[in-house]
Amino acid sequence: MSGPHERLSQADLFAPAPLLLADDEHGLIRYTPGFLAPGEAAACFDFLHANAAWHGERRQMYEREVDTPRLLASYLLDATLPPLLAALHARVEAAVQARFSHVGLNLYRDERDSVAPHNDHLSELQPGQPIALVSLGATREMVIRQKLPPRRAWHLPLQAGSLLLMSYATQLHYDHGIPKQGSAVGPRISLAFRARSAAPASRGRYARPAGD
Ligand SMILES: O=C(O)CCC(=O)C(=O)O
Ligand SMILES: [Fe+2]
Repeated sequence: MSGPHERLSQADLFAPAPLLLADDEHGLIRYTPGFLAPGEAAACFDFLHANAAWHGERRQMYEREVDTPRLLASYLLDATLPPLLAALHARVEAAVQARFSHVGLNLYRDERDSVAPHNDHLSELQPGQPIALVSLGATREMVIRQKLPPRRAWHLPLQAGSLLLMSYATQLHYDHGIPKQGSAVGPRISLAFRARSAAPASRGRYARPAGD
């Protein structure tokens, strides 16, 4: 049983106004297309694609170790941040009225890259603090699904320059993922801004400024 699916109408998705998908006791999900102008989104994409410290990771899947199907990079949101990311960070914080400490980047190289349905680890988030996702490059569909009946689900094409805000509570009540896609698609980068709960064990996990 996968529950009701909500395919969002073209009119909803391309309207410049923010789209409030959910706003109740299970949390708030707000999609804002055009948060960045097309030229700004393209410039951010080009800079990060070329300069972020992209790396692959391995993860345990049952008995096997497999490649995580996308590349990753992450930055502390501190004074060492490249100016372009610092400017984006300031705009995201102003738009969502929250403070973030880290940004995690995902690079989906093509239609075969993905992220399995999951919720972000609440133990790594400051209680009550939201997650803000900025999308760049190719449009990929995100599936957001309620964990419990009626298991509402949205198929949300995340456009370049869009901002998706998910409150802390939504990580308890919904999964989100980016499925592999059947047809060819170019690269997409997402930036996940988070307020992390504790200092990471090793700063080594966090990349030095891109472009070094
Ligand atoms: O690429 C995205 O938009 C989602 C990424 C994500 O869910 C994550 O980094 O936890
Ligand atoms: Fe996530």
